[in-house]
Formats: sequence, structure tokens, C-alpha cells
Amino acid sequence: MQDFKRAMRYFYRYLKRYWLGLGFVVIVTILSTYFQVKAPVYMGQAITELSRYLGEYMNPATHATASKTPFYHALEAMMVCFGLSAATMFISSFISSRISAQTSGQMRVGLFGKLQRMTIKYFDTHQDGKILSLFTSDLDNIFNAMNQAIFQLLSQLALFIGVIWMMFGQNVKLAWVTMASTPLAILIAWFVIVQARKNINKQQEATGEMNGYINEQINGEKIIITQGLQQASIAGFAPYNEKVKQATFKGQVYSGMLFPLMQGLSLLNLAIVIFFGSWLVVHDGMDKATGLGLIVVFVNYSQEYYQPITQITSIYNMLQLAITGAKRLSDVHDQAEEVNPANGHQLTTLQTGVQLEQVHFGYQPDKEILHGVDIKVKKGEMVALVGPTGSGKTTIMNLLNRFYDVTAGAVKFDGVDVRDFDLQSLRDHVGIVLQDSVLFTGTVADNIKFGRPEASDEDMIAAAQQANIHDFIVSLPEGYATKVNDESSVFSTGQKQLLSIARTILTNPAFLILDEATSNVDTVTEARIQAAMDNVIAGRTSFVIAHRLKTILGADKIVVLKDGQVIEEGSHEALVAEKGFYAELYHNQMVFE
Ligand SMILES: Nc1ncnc2c1ncn2[C@@H]1O[C@H](COP(=O)(O)OP(=O)(O)OP(=O)(O)O)[C@@H](O)[C@H]1O
Repeated sequence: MQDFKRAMRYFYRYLKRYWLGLGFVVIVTILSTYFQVKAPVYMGQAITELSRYLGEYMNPATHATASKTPFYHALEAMMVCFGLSAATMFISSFISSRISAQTSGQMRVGLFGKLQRMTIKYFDTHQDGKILSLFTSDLDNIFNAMNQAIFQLLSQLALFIGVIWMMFGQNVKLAWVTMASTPLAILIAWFVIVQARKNINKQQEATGEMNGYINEQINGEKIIITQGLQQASIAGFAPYNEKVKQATFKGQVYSGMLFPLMQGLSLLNLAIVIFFGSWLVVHDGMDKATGLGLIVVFVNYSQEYYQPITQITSIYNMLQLAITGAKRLSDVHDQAEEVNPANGHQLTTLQTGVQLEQVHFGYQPDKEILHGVDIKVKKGEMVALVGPTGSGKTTIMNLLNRFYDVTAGAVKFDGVDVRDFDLQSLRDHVGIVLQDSVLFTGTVADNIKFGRPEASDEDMIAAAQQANIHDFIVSLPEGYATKVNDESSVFSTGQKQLLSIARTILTNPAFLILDEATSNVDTVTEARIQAAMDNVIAGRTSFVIAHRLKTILGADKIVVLKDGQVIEEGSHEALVAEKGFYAELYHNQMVFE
């Protein structure tokens, strides 16, 4: 019920602006249903008039005056009703399709916008595939439901009520006879739909597991090939596939049962209606022509009556999926966003430096990672952070850029807490080069200008030159206009890093964070990256997270972190002379390199 409420809240949020259009759809649908249920009345009248005419025509006394006009009138009225019903149905379906297309477009924009405002924590704690499935699966389910199911639900409900209303207007006894089998029909439909749903759920779970396996195998393809594990990988796939196959089959069997069962029941009901109809005509002393017309009317109604029951149960699954999807999207919209203080300080340039003061932090409340860290980076200084894996280096970077907020203590820029800065101005002045350089679809130029699209080509080229990548770019046939995409990516890991360094140089940040940008590359590329780094660092306040100690020998200060605490601090020479943890790290690395 809670889920249902959340889903409804989500729909309301997007549909409320279309209240006029939706109101129109409801009215037109009711109108369409009215014509649909009125047509059988004229059909019955036509049969009555035809049979009267035939009776009069066959009777020599009335032969001359027998007229077909009432029959034609009834036929005309019937056709007008069918025509108007079809036309209004089309209008209603057209408007509701338009509303659902527009709404799902707005939902997509809303979701994408929300993701852009979310905290890094959300992305750290949710798998990419799951986030993507909000767009590919949940929004699709919602669109399908809005486009088909909601309109269907509305029109079928209207039809159901309309038919009952008309039936009682025509003949109360026959109306009860037509409706007598309803509990049985609902029971059967419900059983089938619940079974189908169970198996569809199993199918979705099995498909999710199979996709997980495929994803993992594709990501590990290089290892699989180098270890010759292709056959094992195929063998591992078989049970996942088998599970999907079984669940799909059962789900389809149950879903496929619904229509034949309901059709059978509807035909049985039809026979009962005809039987009782003829019985009524004989026993209630109705005149034959009226009785015949009445039977025709109820033959139509008994079929129209079953249509909503079948349709509504068959769209139940679609509605369920949409409700689940809407609930999930509603949850996303309720997620915390990055907190931007009202009238926050504007960081224009760095005056004195950056400081971590007694910083305590944990990703989870009960597991502290940093235990009172103090680090000071003076303006123009380069401070390097070293420490064993898991010691908290990347965590400190996350705090400096305000990806996360400290639990206690503070991160300060020029003595002002980062939490008091306007987020945009903070991010505008902090440049980051991450371990994994990401290139976006577009040209090389687009990628370098990513953070400053308005930059001139001269500035872009100067940045590329400083990043040691200009010569490579101009050696490409299309130079800076070379397209960057996954399929034909011509860039190595090292080149990607150089491009991302150029991107950072172009934004001219006051404070730089470099996260071990020299991993996974050969020594020549490493030297080029190092030179590019030196260029970008020169004259800037910077914070470097390094694994290879020889890249930070020139740092103004080296901070050694272990288990979330600063254990040593000083210049390279001073730390080596101290013969502590750093000295040991350094000597060990020198032996291996
Ligand atoms: N998003 C996260 N959620 C929960 N715990 C995390 C998260 N990121 C890191 N951690 C934990 O925080 C601790 C410090 O991790 P961090 O990435 O800061 O270390 P690091 O020194 O940068 O390591 P490495 O040198 O391997 O990159 C680790 O125990 C890690 O498991």
C-alpha cells in the first residue's frame, strides 16, 4: 500500500499539469462508451423492426402498408453510434498518447536532472546497471502503462459500468442472468493472473541474474581469454539461461491461458443468455419481434460485458510493473541532493591555502575511516599524500572537493569551511585529475574544452601543449576534430590521462587535486605525464595522491597516512632521515623499480 501511495504521488507530480487534457480524455471516453453501449439498443430495435416488417409483409391484410422505414432508421442510428464511438475513441486515445509521451519525456528529464544534483554517495552505493535500468526499464514500463494500460483501464471501466447500466435499463432479469457468472470469471482471471505474475517475477529475477553474469564475463573477457576459460564461461552461462527459459515458459503458459479461458467463459455465458432470453420471451408474454430484438441486444451486451473483465486483468501486470517503476523513481526523487548553502561564499581565488582540521569521517556512521586528520597546504605549495592501500587517501580527496561532508572537524579554504561556499564556485576553482580518465562522446576539442566550452582555440592548444599531447593530436588525420567514442577510440590510457590533464589546465583551477595519474602506463608515457603534471602544478596550490614515490620527490611537503591517521609529515629528505614508515616505503620501492 505504501508503494502504491508513493507511485501515485509520483504520477500526480507529473500528471497534475495535464489535468485539463486528462479531464477531456475522461469525458470523451465516457462519451465514446455511451455510443458503444447505445449501439446494441439500436441493433435490437433494427431486428425488432425487421421482424415486424416481415410479419406485416407476409400478412395479406397489412402487406400494402408494411414499411421498412423504422428498420432503416434504427440501422442508421446504430451506424451513427458505432461511428461516433470509434471517432471519440480515436480522439481520446490520441490525446492520452500525447499526454503520456510528453509526461514520460518530462519524467526522463526530471530523472536525469535529479541524478545530476545527487551526492556522490548515491553513485558510490548504487551499481551503474541499476541506475541505467531506471531509464531503460522503469521509465519504459511507466510509459507503456500510461500509453496503453491507463487508457484501457479508463475505457474498460467506463464500458463495464455503461453495459451494466444499459442492461438494467433494457431488462432487469436478463441483466442478472448476464452478470451471474461474474464471480467465477473474476476468480479464474485472478488465479491465472497471480500465477502469471509469480512466474514473470521469477523470469525477471532470473534475467537479472543472467545479465549480471553476462556483465561480469564481458568485463573479465581479457582474463577469460588469457586463461583459456572460454568453455568454462559458456558452461557457467547454461544454468542461468535454463532458469530464464523455464520461468519464461511457465509465465507465458499462464499469460496465454487468460484469453482462451475468458473467451470460453464468455461464449458459455452467451449460450446461457440466449437460452434464458428465449425462455423469457416465451414466458413473459413478450411480442416475438420485441423479444427477438432483446435477445440480440443481450447477445451484444454479454460479449461487451466480458471484454472489460478480460482486458483489465490482462493489463494488471503492466500496471503492476508501472507502479513498481514509479515507486522506484519516487525513491530516487526523495534521495538527498548536494547541499548548497543559501548565499554561500564565493571562492574567487585562493589567498592563503587549504586546510584539514581534526577531520573525522566515515562512509557509514559506525565505521570511521579518518580519525582526526590535520593537513595544511599553503598557497602555491605542492603537498603529496602517501600511504598504504585503504589508508584513506582517496577519502581525503573526496572531502576536499566536498563529495562528502566531514563527520567532525572541518575542511577549510582560506580559513572558510567548505560547507559555507557556494558549491559551483568551489568546484569552479578546484581541478581534479582522477586515476581513470574519462573521455566523453564528441571531438578531442570538445573533450579538452569540456569544463570551459567558451575557451578559445588558442587557449585549448596552449593547454594541450602544456599537457604534452598537442603533437599527438595534430598527428591525427583530423587533429582536434577527431571523434572520440568507444568503438574507434584511438587513445591509450596514457593519452587519455594527458587529455584529461589538458582539460584541467584549461579550466585554470586555483587548487589542484591529482589522484595518482601515472598508474598503468609505460615508462616513456609516464615521463610525459610527469612532465605534464609538473606543468599543471607549477605556480598552483596542489594536492597529489601518489603511489610511486619518485613522482613526488619535489613536493614541498609529504604527508604519510596510515589507517586514517597522519603518522609522518615533512620533506622527502627529512622523512628519509627520520627512518620511519616513509623511509621504509621509499626504500622498498627503490628496490623494486
Ligand atoms: N564509497 C565508500 N563506501 C564505503 N567505504 C568506502 C568507500 N570508499 C572507500 N571506502 C573505505 O574507506 C577506506 C579508505 O579507502 P580509500 O579509497 O580512501 O583508500 P586509499 O588510501 O585511497 O586506497 P588506495 O591506495 O587503494 O586507492 C577503505 O577501507 C575503503 O574500504
